[in-house]
Amino acid sequence: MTSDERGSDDGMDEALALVGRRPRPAGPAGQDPASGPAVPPPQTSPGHRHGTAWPEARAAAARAGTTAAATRRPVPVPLGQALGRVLAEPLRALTDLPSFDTSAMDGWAVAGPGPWRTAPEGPEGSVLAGHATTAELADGHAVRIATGARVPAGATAVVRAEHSRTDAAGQLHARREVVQGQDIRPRGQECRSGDRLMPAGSLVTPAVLGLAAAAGYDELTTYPRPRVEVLVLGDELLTSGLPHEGLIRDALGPLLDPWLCALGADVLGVRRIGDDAEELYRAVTGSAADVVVTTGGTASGPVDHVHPVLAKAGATLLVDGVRVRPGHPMLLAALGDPADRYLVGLPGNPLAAVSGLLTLAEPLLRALAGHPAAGSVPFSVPVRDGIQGHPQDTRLVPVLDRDGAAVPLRYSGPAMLRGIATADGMAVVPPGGARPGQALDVLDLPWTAPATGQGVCFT
Ligand SMILES: Nc1nc2c(c(=O)[nH]1)N[C@H]1C(S)=C(S)[C@@H](COP(=O)(O)OP(=O)(O)OC[C@H]3O[C@@H](n4cnc5c(N)ncnc54)[C@H](O)[C@@H]3O)O[C@H]1N2
Ligand code: MOO
Repeated sequence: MTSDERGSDDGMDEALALVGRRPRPAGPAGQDPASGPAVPPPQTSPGHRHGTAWPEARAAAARAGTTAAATRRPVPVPLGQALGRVLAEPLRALTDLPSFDTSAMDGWAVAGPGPWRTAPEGPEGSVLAGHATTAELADGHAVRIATGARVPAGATAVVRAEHSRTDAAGQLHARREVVQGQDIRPRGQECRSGDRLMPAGSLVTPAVLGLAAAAGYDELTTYPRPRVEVLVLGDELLTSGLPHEGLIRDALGPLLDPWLCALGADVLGVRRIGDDAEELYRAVTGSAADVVVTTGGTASGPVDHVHPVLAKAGATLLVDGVRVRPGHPMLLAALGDPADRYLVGLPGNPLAAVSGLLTLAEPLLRALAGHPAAGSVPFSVPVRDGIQGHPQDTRLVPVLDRDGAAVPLRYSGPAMLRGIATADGMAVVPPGGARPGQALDVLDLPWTAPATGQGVCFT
C-alpha cells in the first residue's frame, strides 16, 4: 500500500469514528434509501487491499482452534470448577428423576377413596422431605406429607392442605374431587437413568450445573480451558495514575484479562514488555500458554517487533492482516513444529485490539475450549439507520440495541473505547455499508451474551 492510500484509509477510519446516531443520507441523490446501498459498492481494484477477508479470518481462527482441540485430552473437574467449560461427553442421567414417587404439594397422601382415617399428629403421622418413608398406606388411610417427600407405597393421590378438612373424629375429607395420581410426581417423570440430558459440546451453564447435580454428578468431563498469556507491548504505557509527558495508561491489560476469561480462557498472567525485541522473543518462545496474546507492535514502526520476532521464532503466519476496520494489522500465528501453540497479535489501538479479539481470539479460544460452533455469529439484527461502510473492508461498529434495532454508537474510532463501553454488541458492516433496516450480524459481548452461559461470570 502506498503512503497516500494509507493516509486516505486512516482518514476514513477517523471520519467513520465520528458517525453519530443521526440518520445519514443513505444513498446517492434521488435514490430510495431503503433500496440502495449507503455508499457506493466495494471497488475491487486488484492488489489494492492486503490481508484476509474478515469472514475467512474468523473461519481460519476457528479452524486452527478445532484442529488443536482434537489433541487436547478431556479432564474430569468438580462441578464447582466446571462453569463455562464444554462437556466432552454427553451428560447421561445417573439416576431416574425424580428418583422416587414424590409429593408435589404439602398436604395428605391418601389411599383409595375418602374420607380417610388420619394418623395422630407427630412424626409417625407425617412424611417429610428427606426422611425415611412410613410403612405402606392402607386403603382408607391418610398421612400428612410435605412437598418433595417420598410418597408412601399404597398412596393413590396427594390432597393439598388447602383442599382438605379434618372433622372432629379425625376423618379427612377432600373439598374437591380427587383424581388418581394427582400431585404425585412419578419416579422417572423427567428422565430415566441413562437418558441423554445434554449432548457433548454443550456449554456448562449454571442451569447445566444444577441439572448435573440433580442427576447425580460430582464431576463433569470437560475440555480443558485454554491457557492464555497476555503480553502488553509498549514503552509508553503506565499502569497507574494520569497520563503525562507522552505516556498513557495501558487500557488493554485491564480489558483483556477479564474478557479472555469470559471467553473461557484461563489467563496465566498479563505481562508488560517494553519495546524490546529480545525480551519479546524470550516471552513468546518461553510462554507456557496455549495462546499468547500480544497487544501493539503489529504495524511497521521502528519498534513494532511482533513480525520480526515471529519470523525469528519460526512461526507460521495463518492470518497476516485482515480486511476489517478497525484492527486491520491483527494477525494469527502458529508456533512450534508441529504447531502446538498460537499467537494472536492484536493492534495497539484499543478498539482495534477489541476488533482483533472478536475476529481472531474469540473463535480460536472457543474452538480450543471445545465449542462446536466456534466461528458462528450468534444473531443478526436490522440496523435502524444506514451505516456508512468502508469501500473494501468490513467494519465492526459498536451498537446499541434499541427496540430490536441496532443503533451505531459514536466514539468508535480505532483509538477510542467510549463507544464499546456502552455497547450491546459489535455490528458487522459489510464493505459498502448497510441500508436502513438491513439485517446485520451482531457479535455479542461477554457481558451481554444472551444464552452462552459465559455472561459476566468471568470465571
Ligand atoms: N505506517 C503505518 N502505520 C500504521 C499502520 C499502518 O498500516 N502503517 N496501521 C495503523 C493502524 S490501523 C493501527 S491499529 C496501528 C497498529 O499499531 P501497532 O499494533 O503497531 O500498535 P502500536 O504502534 O504499539 O500502538 C498503536 C497505538 O495504540 C496505543 N496503544 C498501544 N498499546 C496500548 C495499550 N495497551 N493501551 C492503550 N493504548 C495503547 C499506542 O500508544 C499507539 O497510540 O498502527 C497504525 N499505524
Ligand atoms: O485503524 Mo487500525 O485499524 O486502528 O486497526
